[in-house]
Amino acid sequence: MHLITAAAAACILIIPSIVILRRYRRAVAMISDFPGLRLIVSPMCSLGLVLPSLPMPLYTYPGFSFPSVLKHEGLFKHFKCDTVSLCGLLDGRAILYTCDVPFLTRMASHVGSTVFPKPIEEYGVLGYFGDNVVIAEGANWRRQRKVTAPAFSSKVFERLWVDMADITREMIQQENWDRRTEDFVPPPSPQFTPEGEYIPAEGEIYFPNVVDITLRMALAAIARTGFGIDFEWRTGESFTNTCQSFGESFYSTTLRVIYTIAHVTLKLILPTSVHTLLLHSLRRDPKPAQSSANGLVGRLHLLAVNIVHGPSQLPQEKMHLQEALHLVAKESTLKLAMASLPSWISKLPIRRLHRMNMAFECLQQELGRMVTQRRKELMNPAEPLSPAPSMNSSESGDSFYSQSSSKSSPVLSDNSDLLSNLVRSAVQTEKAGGVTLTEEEIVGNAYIYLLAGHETTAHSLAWTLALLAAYPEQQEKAYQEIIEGDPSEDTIIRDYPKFRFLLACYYETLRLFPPVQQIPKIAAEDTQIVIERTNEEGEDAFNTFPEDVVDFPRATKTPTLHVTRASISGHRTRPSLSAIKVGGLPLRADSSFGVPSLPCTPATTPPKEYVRLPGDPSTPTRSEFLGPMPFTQLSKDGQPVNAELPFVATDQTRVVIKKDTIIFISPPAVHYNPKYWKDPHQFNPERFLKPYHKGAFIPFGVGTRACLGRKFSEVESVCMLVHLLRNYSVHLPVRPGETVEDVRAQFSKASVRITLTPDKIPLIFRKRNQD
Ligand code: HEM
Repeated sequence: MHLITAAAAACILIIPSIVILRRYRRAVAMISDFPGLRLIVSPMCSLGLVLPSLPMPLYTYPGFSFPSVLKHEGLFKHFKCDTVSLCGLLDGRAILYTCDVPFLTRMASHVGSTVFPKPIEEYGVLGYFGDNVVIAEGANWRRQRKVTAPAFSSKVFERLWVDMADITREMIQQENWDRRTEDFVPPPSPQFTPEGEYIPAEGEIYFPNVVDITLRMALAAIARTGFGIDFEWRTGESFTNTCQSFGESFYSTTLRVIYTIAHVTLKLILPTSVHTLLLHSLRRDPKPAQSSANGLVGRLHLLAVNIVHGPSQLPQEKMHLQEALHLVAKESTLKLAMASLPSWISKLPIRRLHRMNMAFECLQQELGRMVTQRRKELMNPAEPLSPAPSMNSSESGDSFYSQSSSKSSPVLSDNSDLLSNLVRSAVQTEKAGGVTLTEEEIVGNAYIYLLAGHETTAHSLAWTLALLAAYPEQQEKAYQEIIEGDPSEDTIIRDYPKFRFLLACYYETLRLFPPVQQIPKIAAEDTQIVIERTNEEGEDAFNTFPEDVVDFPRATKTPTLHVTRASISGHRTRPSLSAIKVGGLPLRADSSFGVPSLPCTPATTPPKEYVRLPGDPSTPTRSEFLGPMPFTQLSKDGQPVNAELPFVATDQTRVVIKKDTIIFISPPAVHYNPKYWKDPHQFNPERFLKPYHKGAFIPFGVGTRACLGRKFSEVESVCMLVHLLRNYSVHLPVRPGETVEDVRAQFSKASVRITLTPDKIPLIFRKRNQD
């Protein structure tokens, strides 16, 4: 018996251990061409999300947020390679982390995207509202992208500019920013509470966390320009008056639980026990008591049944569309987290969960209704276009836009919002006989605009304001640009190109704080690539890289040419030492914790270098450099299928990326890589006014799957900055004894949720003409 127990216990322990070990060894073998970390738990698995990071230099566990914390300085610098590997024993996934621009650019190109698609299984939860472009791959993605891309038309940006100007004005007016008096003089020394909170001087506008307003502004932009919904900055009477009923009452959910307990107690236990009690204890005629007890039970039971089965008799909970929009935007992280748990958990009678579910249901229904309506109108153009839905039902169809259009712009009454454009594009595709989007897919894509465009833009705007506050000389340049470009305070989208410096400030912020911290890809096949080793001293050699010159290997027939940075910048890059094989022998990477070896093919063919002569028509164009065959795919027996990779230069090596390897492109590491950015930690917007390495600026993703809403976000942010900084200067609450760098370190603290989220950005606004 003992023997059987021991054998069973051994099986329970040993078999899973063997499975785990085999999986781990397989994963390690897949990524053994790259130096990196071998861990107990990988930061990319569910357990890794909750574990705290352990200190360097041991790298025992770098923590889920390590890309945002370590940037380029962590693993990449340590291993002297711009692509590093990660594998956790417990999850056994083969992971590569890369900030190698040529590699990631090729990976995301048209050819590369089929070899390295997006691992869409990880994104399934984003399909809550319907299939959409973010969670699609292959032919489905191409169809989605083809129909959704035209929605971002110039009309939308025209409208966005007007909407953003209105939103900023409304905020200033409704938050009473103009209360400051003319003769205000800032106090000589700033005051703080004992807890360290800034005490604003009379007339100053202080936000303990400016994200509170930027989130609201970005939401208003998506609501108005995105969906054509009137969004009030402050919700007054009309907000409560125009509630609509959605979902099941919270109280009925709670009562359902109570009912289940009551049902068992009242229906099964109580009648029997009451009966017995009455019969045996009272020893009188039990009938009246029994019948009254049964009557009571019956009544209670009926009540419970009514409560549970007749929710219509209960007062319905109500939710306004604006509130739903706000809650969906706010609770999306929670909703996504709930998706990995059993579904009953999200139905627990917890108020927050209940309101979240209601909000999602409400928005889905409302978007669905809007799509059906607009589609009907577009399919039958004889019918007039419906007005944008209003938050205020008493407006009887005359939307906010048609009212405000007279004061600001005539474009607002023509359903030029993103959602209408999307429906229009779908209808046009359908009419042209193409494969279009279903109504559900349109709603799915609309939800993605909210998810992808809200927090990303709001956090970036907050950080832009904070950085301008930290660097007053840059703020002054921005201000000068605004008053030169916007003397009448009545700009239109045509003025947008005037604000180059503001856009540069926004770009520089996105470089320093890229909202999307990692972009995953998966290797669909065994694929051979060329990677470059980090040049130990040559960082600056690449900074003068001309804008129009790219360093892609040219995939032609013999001889294959290759552009190296060294040849262009006039430097010879020195081969990286430890990471490269010398004399045909694989070297071990410089690591004390068991980093795998780096087998490299010896450079048998001398490198041929190609110098792109700018302006010379006889030299190949950028697209020729990109070429059709950036990878060598390998057959099952490891032989090249398309033998196009011709040589290995001194600072490069060929490696094989095995099928099913997950590759994370790391925007923070690319943005802080000194190869591409001089003084990468410095806030220097001017760098974007000169030629810069475009391939190394990837906050909006890279290649064919790059962000569809990039311009939307740029126009929105620049417009908001124009209208805010024109009238207000922005400052940091610097405590006595603190430097600006200290404050910058504080507002740079962030956590990685769906996007990079600042912990807290306190800011002070002061009216300009009174400075
Ligand atoms: C600062 C603002 C923004 C940043 C940093 C940003 C970043 C990104 C990134 C990195 C991707 C690529 C993800 C991947 O390859 O897996 C992406 C895709 C996307 N973004 Fe944005 N985004 C921003 C704003 C917006 C806005 C305002 C919208 C819409 C209104 C939007 C809509 C989309 C869509 C639809 C995609 C999917 C494209 C595709 O898969 O083909 N984004 N975004």
